[in-house]
Amino acid sequence: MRPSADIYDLASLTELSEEAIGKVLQDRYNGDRIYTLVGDILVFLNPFKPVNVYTEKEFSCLSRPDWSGPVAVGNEVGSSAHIYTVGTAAFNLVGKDSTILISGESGSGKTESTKLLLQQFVKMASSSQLNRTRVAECLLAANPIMEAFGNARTVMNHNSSRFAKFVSLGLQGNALVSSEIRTYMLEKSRLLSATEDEGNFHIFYYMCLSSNSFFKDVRPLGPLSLISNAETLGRRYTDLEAKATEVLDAFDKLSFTAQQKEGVFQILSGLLLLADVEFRSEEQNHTVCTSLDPKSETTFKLACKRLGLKGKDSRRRLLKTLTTSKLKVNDEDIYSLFHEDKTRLVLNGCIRAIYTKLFDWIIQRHGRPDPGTRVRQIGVLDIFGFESLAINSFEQLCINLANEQLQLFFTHHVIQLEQAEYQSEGLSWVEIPFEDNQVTLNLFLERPLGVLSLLNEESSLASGTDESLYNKLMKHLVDKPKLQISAKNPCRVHPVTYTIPGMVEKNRDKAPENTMEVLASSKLKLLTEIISSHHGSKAKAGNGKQQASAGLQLAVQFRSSLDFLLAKLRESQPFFVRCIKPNRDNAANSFDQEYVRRQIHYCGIAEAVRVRQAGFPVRCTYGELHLLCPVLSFLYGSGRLESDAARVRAVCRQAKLPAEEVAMGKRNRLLAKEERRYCGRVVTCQKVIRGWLQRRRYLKLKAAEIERRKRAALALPITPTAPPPPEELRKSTVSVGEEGEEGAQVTRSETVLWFKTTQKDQIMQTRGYETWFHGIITRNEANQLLGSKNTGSFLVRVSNSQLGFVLSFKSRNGVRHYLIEQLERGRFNVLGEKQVHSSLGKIIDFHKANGFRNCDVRLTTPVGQPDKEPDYEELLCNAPAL
Ligand SMILES: Nc1ncnc2c1ncn2[C@@H]1O[C@H](COP(=O)(O)OP(=O)(O)OP(=O)(O)O)[C@@H](O)[C@H]1O
Repeated sequence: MRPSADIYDLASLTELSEEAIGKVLQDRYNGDRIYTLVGDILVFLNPFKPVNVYTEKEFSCLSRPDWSGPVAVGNEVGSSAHIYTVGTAAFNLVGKDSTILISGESGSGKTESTKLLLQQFVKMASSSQLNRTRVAECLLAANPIMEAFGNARTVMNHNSSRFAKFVSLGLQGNALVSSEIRTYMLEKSRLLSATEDEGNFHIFYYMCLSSNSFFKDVRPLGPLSLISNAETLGRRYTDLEAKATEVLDAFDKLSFTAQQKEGVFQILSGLLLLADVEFRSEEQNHTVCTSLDPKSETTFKLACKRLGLKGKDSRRRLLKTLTTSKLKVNDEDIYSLFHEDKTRLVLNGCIRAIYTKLFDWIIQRHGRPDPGTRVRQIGVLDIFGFESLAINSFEQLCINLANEQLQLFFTHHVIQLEQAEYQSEGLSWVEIPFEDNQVTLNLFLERPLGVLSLLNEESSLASGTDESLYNKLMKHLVDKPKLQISAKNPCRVHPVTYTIPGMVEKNRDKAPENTMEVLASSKLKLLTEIISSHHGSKAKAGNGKQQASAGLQLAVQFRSSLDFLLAKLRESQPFFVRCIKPNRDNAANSFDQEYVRRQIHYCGIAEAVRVRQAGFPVRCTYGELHLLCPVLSFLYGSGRLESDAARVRAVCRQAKLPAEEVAMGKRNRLLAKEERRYCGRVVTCQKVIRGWLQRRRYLKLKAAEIERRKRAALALPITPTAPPPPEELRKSTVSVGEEGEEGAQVTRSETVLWFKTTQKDQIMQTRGYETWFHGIITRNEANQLLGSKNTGSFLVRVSNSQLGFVLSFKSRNGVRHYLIEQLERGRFNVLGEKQVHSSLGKIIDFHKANGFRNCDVRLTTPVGQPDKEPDYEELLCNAPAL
C-alpha cells in the first residue's frame, strides 16, 4: 500500500471519508506537500513558511499544456496537485471561459494563491507574446495598491483582504489583452473602528509612518483617531518602508498623473483630519443647536483645505450640512437641526463614502478594457469564507449568503461530475439524495418575503428602523419551518445568529447627500471626479456594472453582484481551490486536526464526499483489481479469461454480488457501495491461500534440510573449518553479539525445528541438559544473566538469529558472545578457536582448563535458569514446531 503522504489525489482512495481525508492531509502536510487534489478540487494547506514549490522548475513543467508525469513538485515526484496545474488548465481551456474560485477562511492563503495565479498567467502570456504587455504590467502593479487600500492587520491575518475581488483577464489566443478587477463588500466599517488588535487599512500607516519624502507634505501631524493604534501597530509592520515605496511606484506604473497621485493622499489626509473634528450641542430657546467645538477649529480648517474646500464660505456650507438637514416641502427649504450624535453619524457616513469611492476609482483605473473583439476570459474569484463571529451583523449576513450560494453551485457541480462519471461508465444514474441549502437561500433571497427583501423594504421607508424590521421578520418568517431548517443547515457546523441593531442603517448606506454636494464643489479635481462618479453610477444600477452608489441599498448591490458572479460561473468552466488553515496561530509545522476537520466540513469537501457516498463511494479500476484476481480467479475458476475487466465481471457474477451494491462500469471502473464487505472476503481468501502456499513451501524446504543434515552427519568426512584470524574473531563476536530479531536469518520456529531434529537426541546421549544450558534467549537476556556475575561465569544458549549455539561469558571487559559453529558429524568449534569438540560439554571442559586464544579468561561458574521453568522447555516438548 502507498504511504498516505504519497496520495496526492484523494479521489484515488478506495474509501473516501472525512477521517481519511484528514489523515492524508495531515501526513502530506508533515512532509511539506501543501497541495492535494480531491478529484478536480485543489486543496491548499497553508504552510506558513516558505516551501520550495514555486521555482522555475515547477512553473516550466506545470505550465506547459502538454505536461505529463513524472513531474516533481517540491519533494514529490509524479504529482499534479499544484496551483499552477489549475492555472494551466484554466489558461489553456479552449472555446470556453474559465473561472477559478478560491475560498477559505481568513489567513488560509486565498490572496497569496490569487497572486500566484495572476503571476503565472502573466508569465504564460508573456512567454507567448515575447514582451510583457501593458495589460500585464498594470495587472501586477494593481496588486500592491489594492492591498494597501483594501487590506488591514486583523487578529487572524496580518495582511487580511477586507473585500472580495473578481479579477477577469481577457485572452486572445495566448495573448493577454484585457483585465478588469471588480471588488465587493469592502469592509468600510473598519475605517472608524480600529483597535489595538485590528488595524485600519494599511495605506494610513504607510502614509503617516513612512519616512518617504513624498508623504512629508501631505500627511497630517499629531495623534489621529483613525489610527490611534499607530504606535503599537506601526511597530509590527516590518516592511513598512518597502511597502510604502512599492505603492508609490505602482501609482506611476499605472500612469496616474502626479496631480492624481497627490490628490489621492490629499483626500486621505482630509479624511484623517475630518475624523478628528469634535462638535458640541447646546440648547438655545428650547432648540438643540450643534456647532464646531472651538478646540477643533484649526483641524476643521485644515481638513477642508486638504479636501479642496477653500475659503470661509465653503467651510460654513460644509458645517451647515453636517449640523442640519434640509428638506424641500412645497418648494420651500425646511431645515432641522441635528444633535451632535447625529452630526457624528453624518460625518462618519461621509468619511466612509469618500474612502469607498476613492478605493473603487483607483481599482477601476487599473482596468484595461478588451479591444472589442471576442476574447476568452479567465476569472479568479477571491472571496472570504463563511464567518460566524461573536456578533454577526449585515456584513456577515452578506458574506455568508454569498458562501451559501457558492456552496450550492459547488454541490451541483460535484453532482454533475458524478453524473458524468456514471455516464462514461455506461451506468444508469440514480438520483443521489443530498441535503442542499436551497431552503436556507430561499429564506434570505425569496421575493417578496425573504430576509433581504424585507430589509430593503424597511430601509426604503423613511420610518424604517431596526425595530420595525424585527417586527416584520417575526411576522413573516418566524412561524415558517424555514428558520428551523436554516439552523439544521448541513453545510454548517453551527447555526449563525445575526443581530438586527444597525442593519437598516447599514443597508441604507446613505452617504449624506447634502454634504456630498458641498464636497463635490471642491477645488480638488480628484474629489469632484470621484463624487460625480458616485452620483453617475446610480444611473448604471441594475445593468450588471459595478454599483457603487451610496444611494442604492447595499443589499440590492450585493444581490446584483452575486447574480453577476453566478452568471459568470454558470457560463464558464469552474475550478475550485479550497484553502485550509492548519492551525489558528498562523504557525508553521502545526496541524490542528479538529480545526482542519471543521474547515474540510464547511468548505464543501465533505459535501463532495457525501455526494459520492450517497451513490457508490468505492471506486476501483479493473487494473487495480487485477492484484486480487489470481485469488478470486482461483476461487471462482475465471482465470482463463483474458482481460482484467472480464475476470472481475465473471467473479462478481459468480459471487452473486447484488446489482444495487456493486456496479460494473463499461470502461474501466468497478463501483461499490461498501469496500469492507467485499474486500474483507477477498482478504480472508487471500490470507488462507497465501498461508497455505507458504506452509507448503516451508515443508518442502524442511524435508530438504533434514535430508542434507542426515547426509552430512552420516557420510561426509570431518573437515574442520579453519579458524579465522584474530581480527576476524572480533568481527564474528560482534556479529554474534549483534544477533537479534531484526537481523535474524531464521525464524524461531525454524530454530526449534532444527534443534529437535538435529540436536535434541545428541545432547541427551552425551551429558544431558547441564546447568549452563539455555534455550533460545537473546544477547540482551544473556547480558542480564551474566552482567552482575564474576569473571568467568558462563552459559551456552541457542542462537536466536542463526542455526547454532552461542557461548556467552563474563570477561574482564564485560560479557562476550562467541558463536559455536557446528561442523560435520556433529562436531563443534568455538569460532576463532582451533580445537574441535565432540559435544557442548567438551567445549566447556576445554575452556575451563585453557581459556581462550584472544581473551585472558577461563570459564569458571555456570549460570543457570533464572526461573523454575527452564527457558529451553519449547525445545523439548513434543508439540509440532509450527
Ligand atoms: N503559498 C504559501 N506559502 C507560504 N506561506 C503562505 C502561502 N500562502 C499564504 N501564506 C502565508 O499565509 C498568510 C495569509 O495568507 P493570505 O493573506 O493569502 O490569506 P487570505 O486567505 O487571503 O486571508 P484574508 O481572507 O484574511 O485576506 C500570508 O501572509 C503568508 O504568511
